[in-house]
Amino acid sequence: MTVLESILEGVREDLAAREAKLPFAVVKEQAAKASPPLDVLSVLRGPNVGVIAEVKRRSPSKGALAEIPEPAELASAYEAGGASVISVLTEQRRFGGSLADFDAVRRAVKIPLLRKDFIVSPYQVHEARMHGADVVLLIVAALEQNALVSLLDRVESLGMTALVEVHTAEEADRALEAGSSVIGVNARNLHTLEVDKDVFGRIAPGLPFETIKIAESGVTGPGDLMSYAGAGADAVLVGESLVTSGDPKAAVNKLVTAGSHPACPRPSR
Ligand SMILES: O=P(O)(O)OC[C@@H](O)[C@@H](O)c1c[nH]c2ccccc12
Repeated sequence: MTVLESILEGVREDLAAREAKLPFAVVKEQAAKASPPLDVLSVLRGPNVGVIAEVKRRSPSKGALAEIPEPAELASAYEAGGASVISVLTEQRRFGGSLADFDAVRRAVKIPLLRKDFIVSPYQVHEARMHGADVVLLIVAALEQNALVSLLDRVESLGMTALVEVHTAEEADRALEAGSSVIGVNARNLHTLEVDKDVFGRIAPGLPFETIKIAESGVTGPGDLMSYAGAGADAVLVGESLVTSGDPKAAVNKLVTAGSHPACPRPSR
């Protein structure tokens, strides 16, 4: 079993437990009452290279990264540092996240929020909306094509935006085939957890001009942002280097400043 397969097994078990407690019909009803999703596309289409800052306690590759006693405080620091969007991991077993973290962050900030999880069922999409998500991650490697298509439609039918994650050119083709307008290229292979920062540069140039392109993982500072920008990134998604920085506001701001510097290559949409 690959890492991804074992993560998905745990996700399905936890999902079944939540569904047993809170029926899908109730989640749908609550989701319909939530305040409407924010327009993330126009945020990501801004003139500068944006920063999606992630609330991430641990990872399968490194174990514990940071304590994060107050996710709301961390998120407020990200917002104050100029992040465009905040990503909150809600997967519990491997990443130590939760919907409670998501709620705390939602109450603390006004900028768009991404629910970062392993979405395999429509239940999780409505659940994300019920908790105030604006963006939902869909991982191509975790989904059959028909499931990807129907989850993407579901996300959009609720007014949210799907960030569709790929790691290979074949997955990118599937993402486009499904109709994705925001594609994230993860430098990390979720089967082996190996990071290869050149993957973005190999895949992004083959994506349509108008597709919003996000470079995910392995960003340690402005240098990485600049090189992803040179390869066509509209935004970078950053977790580890921010949660371990000791000063998340300053760390985000350094990236944001680089992404708006005149010398930084601009998104070429
Ligand atoms: O901590 P990093 O290397 O900055 O990476 C952040 C983000 O890209 C990573 O957490 C991630 C990308 N895709 C995922 C899918 C599931 C869980 C986590 C992820």
